[in-house]
Amino acid sequence: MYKVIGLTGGIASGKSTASAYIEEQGFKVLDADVYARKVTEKGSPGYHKIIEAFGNGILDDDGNIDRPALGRIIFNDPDERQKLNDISHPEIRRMMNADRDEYVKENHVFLDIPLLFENGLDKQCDATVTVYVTEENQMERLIERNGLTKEDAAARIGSQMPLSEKKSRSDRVFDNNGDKADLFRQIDEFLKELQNDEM
Ligand SMILES: CC(C)(COP(=O)(O)OP(=O)(O)OC[C@H]1O[C@@H](n2cnc3c(N)ncnc32)[C@H](O)[C@@H]1O)[C@@H](O)C(=O)NCCC(=O)NCCS
Ligand SMILES: Nc1ncnc2c1ncn2[C@@H]1O[C@H](COP(=O)(O)OP(=O)(O)OP(=O)(O)O)[C@@H](O)[C@H]1O
Repeated sequence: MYKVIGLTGGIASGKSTASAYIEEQGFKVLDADVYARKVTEKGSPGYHKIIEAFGNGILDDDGNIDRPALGRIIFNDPDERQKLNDISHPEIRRMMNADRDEYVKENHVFLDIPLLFENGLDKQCDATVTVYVTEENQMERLIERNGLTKEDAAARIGSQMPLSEKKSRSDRVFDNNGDKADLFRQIDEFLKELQNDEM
């Protein structure tokens, strides 16, 4: 039986960096953020529901959803965030589960889901891994990657379960406070165990 591995972490903790490396090693990784983008694409059912819920002001000049603008709303207001989650999550889950069921017939599958524990999706995985960094490193990397103010970065981090809690709830932790080579070494070890069926 092949396994479904839930890969999570906090915003900018290094999930995509870990996922890209895991894919290079020949495993399939399904990324919840990619499905989330599909759900908000112009013309999709989610797109129309988002306009209905948040108004036309959420569109850019080309009629696409202005993601940074929507982010500013939802990362600063739990009710607005819930509204977006209620629209997007069922569809994200439906698409992702369908792909998971196909790929897991062939090999182990990784699900890169930022909100794995928040949404109780860990229960559907055979094992869970958290990509962990200290809040200091997380802030620094988030600000540098997204060009956010310290305040906006803190709002995004604060909208998720603390990384320390995810760390303690997961079966395995990849510590990403070192350099990327250090992260990749931990992943190599994990993949070796996975292939030898030791985990
Ligand atoms: C708010 C949106 C438009 C912002 O888009 P943007 O391009 O700026 O960010 P991106 O989609 O790349 O997400 C970056 C990170 O933000 C965090 N994040 C995104 N949405 C949420 C949320 N609803 N709650 C908590 N954290 C979130 C995740 O860690 C994610 O990896 C977008 O994130 C979105 O549509 N979110 C709702 C869907 C969702 O919950 N996605 C998370 C994975 S299921
Ligand atoms: N070990 C590391 N050392 C230095 N920078 C790193 C390291 N790991 C990742 N980064 C950088 O930190 C940023 C965040 O990493 P990444 O995009 O992989 O995080 P993420 O968890 O997928 O984020 P999100 O949840 O927002 O999609 C990126 O700019 C990445 O290049």
